[in-house]
Amino acid sequence: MRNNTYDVVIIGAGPVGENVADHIVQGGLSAAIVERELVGGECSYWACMPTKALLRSGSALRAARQVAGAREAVTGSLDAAAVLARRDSFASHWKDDGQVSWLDSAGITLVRGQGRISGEQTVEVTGADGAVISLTARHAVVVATGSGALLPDIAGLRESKPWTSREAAAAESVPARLVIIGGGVVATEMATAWSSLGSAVTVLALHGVLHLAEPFAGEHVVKSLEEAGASVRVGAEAASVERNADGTVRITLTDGEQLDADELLVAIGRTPNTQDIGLDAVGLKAGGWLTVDDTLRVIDEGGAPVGGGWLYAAGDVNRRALVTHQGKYQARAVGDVIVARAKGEPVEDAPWGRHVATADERAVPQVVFTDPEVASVGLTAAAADAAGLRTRVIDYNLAAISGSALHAEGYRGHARMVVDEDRRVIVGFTLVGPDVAELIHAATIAVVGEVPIDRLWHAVPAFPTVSEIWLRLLEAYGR
Ligand SMILES: Cc1cc2nc3c(=O)[nH]c(=O)nc-3n(C[C@H](O)[C@H](O)[C@H](O)COP(=O)(O)OP(=O)(O)OC[C@H]3O[C@@H](n4cnc5c(N)ncnc54)[C@H](O)[C@@H]3O)c2cc1C
Ligand SMILES: NC(=O)c1ccc[n+]([C@@H]2O[C@H](COP(=O)([O-])OP(=O)(O)OC[C@H]3O[C@@H](n4cnc5c(N)ncnc54)[C@H](O)[C@@H]3O)[C@@H](O)[C@H]2O)c1
Repeated sequence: MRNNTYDVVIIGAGPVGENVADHIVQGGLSAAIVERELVGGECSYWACMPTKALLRSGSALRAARQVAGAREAVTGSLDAAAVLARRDSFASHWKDDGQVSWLDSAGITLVRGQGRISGEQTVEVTGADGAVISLTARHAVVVATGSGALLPDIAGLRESKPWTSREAAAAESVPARLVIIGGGVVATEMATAWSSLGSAVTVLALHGVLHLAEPFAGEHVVKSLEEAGASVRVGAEAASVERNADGTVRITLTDGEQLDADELLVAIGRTPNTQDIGLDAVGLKAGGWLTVDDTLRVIDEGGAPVGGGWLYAAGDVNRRALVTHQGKYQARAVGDVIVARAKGEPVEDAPWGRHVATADERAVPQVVFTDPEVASVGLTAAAADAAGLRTRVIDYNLAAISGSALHAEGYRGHARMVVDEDRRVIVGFTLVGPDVAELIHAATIAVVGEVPIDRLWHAVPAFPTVSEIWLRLLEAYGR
């Protein structure tokens, strides 16, 4: 008989659950992880990895076309079949053997099935054959069940079987016409990818494009999408959807206009995977985001740890920051704090301590892999204002840097630095331009390290790199 008691039980083996389990085992405790689909989660098979693989070939082609000499060497368009095949390999052909071997090698027990909290420190797992096993956790249960695509209430939408981010990431052929509802990260990345693969793309961006980013980000992305042949309709709203007998989709807008497409992608945000995880067993409502304290323990409406403190939540499901790297950061804090509490060791829960995810509030980096890329960290100017900070905002044309001109002819881009004037530290940084993704970590270090502006003058960017934007921004700020 299998011993079903572990120090920690984790529900969900996405990137976050896997990292929690790793830290638990590294800390000398035992861990069982429950997964109902593929070990590796959304990120590995239907999100980060396949979508970035879809985008990379188009980005490489554009880069070559922007440099004389290389331009002459690339004469055709993307080989869609080769791009999709490369994507398939980055999605591990939707098989999780590699990640299962890693769990094995790390000493983590995998239990396949749907996990549900069934009582205090217990999780019931229903396997594909309907058999139920009960797991007991000596110290903690961690919910890392992630999120799924949200669908709006539009007449006929569900029946018309639209693409969600999953189908957009895993499609096996290129739709001739693709309509996208949404103007956020998924919408813009997928518009960029499928447009580069030959789809005629129409984006219905009800509230604008990348509207939570600095305004110039959306402006640059729209310009490029339109130059690539896509149509971006800001303010356009779908009223009803119908899948015709020939397989095409008809989208009727609120003003009566009708659009026909081969596929419709809905990308309007996420919903937490908490509908069927037994939240009622701990007095919480099914289907909601899980609210957590600084050490990622689930708390109730009054702010008290649920069940006295054995239940934790990390990753998308707590809604703090819906990106893989930040969920994995939370996972490191959760894993380590559970170990510390289990061993009676001190909990380092002051801001920036080992056991808290302080950066979630002040320094979340994100790269949107559109054309051009949008890389940001911390607060936008508007968010800093809303937070009541006294700020100074410095803007600079990224194309005016020698490194940018060398990088690509016709380089277009923009940078913004948001400085907290009371502390003279950077609280927000946004870069828009080709290949700016790799530049953002310097800004993340400046924000997290609260590096004084005066000291930043001594961080000299190499010539002629695009990083000279740092010097230009400092010069514009003044000494
Ligand atoms: C199209 C797209 C592209 C993205 N691109 C990026 C990117 O480039 N970079 C980035 O940082 N982020 C990206 N993200 C966000 C990223 O995918 C998520 O932030 C990340 O996957 C969250 O990890 P997680 O472990 O919390 O959840 P998930 O990856 O969703 O994993 C949760 C796991 O839990 C399992 N599960 C759920 N409920 C149960 C249950 N009851 N029992 C057992 N198992 C269960 C699921 O099957 C899943 O395997 C993207 C998202 C989308 C939609
Ligand atoms: N590169 C990355 O880091 C990356 C890539 C893809 C997704 N993600 C993550 O996945 C999450 C989900 O992405 P997303 O694009 O679905 O969400 P999002 O929150 O980025 O954007 C949602 C968009 O849908 C629009 N919208 C909302 N309700 C609507 C409605 N009823 N009708 C029409 N439009 C509506 C919003 O105005 C917004 O433009 C994001 O939080 C993001 O962090 C990250």
